[in-house]
Amino acid sequence: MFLNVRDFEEVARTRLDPVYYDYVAGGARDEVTLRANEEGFQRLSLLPRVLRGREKRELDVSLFGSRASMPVLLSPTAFHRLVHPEGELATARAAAAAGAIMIVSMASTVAVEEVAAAARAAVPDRAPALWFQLYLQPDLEFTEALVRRATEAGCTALVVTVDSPVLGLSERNKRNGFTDLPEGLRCENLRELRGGEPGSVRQIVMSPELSWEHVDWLRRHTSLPILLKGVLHPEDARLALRHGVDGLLLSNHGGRQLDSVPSTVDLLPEMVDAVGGRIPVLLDGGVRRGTDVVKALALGAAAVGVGRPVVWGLAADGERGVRRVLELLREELDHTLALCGAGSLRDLTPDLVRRTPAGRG
Ligand SMILES: Cc1cc2nc3c(=O)[nH]c(=O)nc-3n(C[C@H](O)[C@H](O)[C@H](O)COP(=O)(O)O)c2cc1C
Ligand SMILES: CCCCCCC(=O)C(=O)O
Repeated sequence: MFLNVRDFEEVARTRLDPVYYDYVAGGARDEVTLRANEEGFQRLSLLPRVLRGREKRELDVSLFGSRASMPVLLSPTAFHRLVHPEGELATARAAAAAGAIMIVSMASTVAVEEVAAAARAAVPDRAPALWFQLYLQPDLEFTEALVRRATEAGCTALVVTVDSPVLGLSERNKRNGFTDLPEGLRCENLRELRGGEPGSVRQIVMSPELSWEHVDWLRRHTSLPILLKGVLHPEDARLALRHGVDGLLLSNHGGRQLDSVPSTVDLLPEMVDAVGGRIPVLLDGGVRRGTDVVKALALGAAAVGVGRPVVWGLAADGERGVRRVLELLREELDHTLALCGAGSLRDLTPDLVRRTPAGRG
């Protein structure tokens, strides 16, 4: 029985090839940050208000023009067909049905046009909420063409991942010899549009030479809202404001890039303070419970993302699994709001969160 999102991980573990399980579960190097993300939430306590609730709670949000049924979105995760044959198609249908925003990974194993078509087909009466995650490529012509593809497919915001000047090193992947996608699976958004072998697919380039000038370049080449994913230093948050960025997704890539960075929830108050309410700050990393969502929102996040829980849902039970994961998070969020005496997300304020005294959890 799936009572919470952790139950999905257990089933996924038994269903998946251990090499692919490790790819998803793992983090960089000693996995210090991977563990810190969940521990960061566990170290925080909730201090509820009483006698001020409401029969029905409002969970819906509007973010960068996208309406969503809850402030929990699907963070971009690569290679969904590694864990389920329907891959991103199943994920997109589940996200659309749940009314949740899905950030399609640039490294998806289904082309963004097909992902968008699957989402639209799942909810014919409304526009599904899709954003696109981008690794800026040094080949700007290719980057521009990809941004155009994502925009024409119906993605309404760009989430630019900036924490990957080089790829993080997972020792699990190294030990397992996992270096490439298996035969038949490719990053379908990386197909050559012009030149190259017909039908060939490029490698994603992680470039340490990317700079704020590239962000400026992107700003000039798209009218979509731009969010930066992976800004961790408050000075970079202030720079993002100066470069016309529309939002931040505070993320340490689920502990998969630089190990030993702080948990995202520990950094949240400082980052919210740095942007001073001028742009929304979203957060991902270690969100596993409705209580985690409430803690992050109370500390100033506009929404949170989940990465692994969605992949576990997909691996365990395909589209139905992802739907159930999203449903569980929504139910837990609603239940937590009720127990905190919050009638809506607006009632979540920093005074509801306390740091658990050291050594007590
Ligand atoms: C299997 C896997 C693949 C990921 N692929 C991407 C990706 O393609 N682009 C990206 O920006 N982040 C990627 N991430 C990071 C997630 O977007 C997100 O930051 C992280 O998973 C959040 O932490 P959580 O898994 O604890 O929820 C990936 C994470 C996982 C676990
Ligand atoms: C060179 C391929 C890059 C895929 C990126 C996937 C990712 O971000 C991850 O954390 O895994």
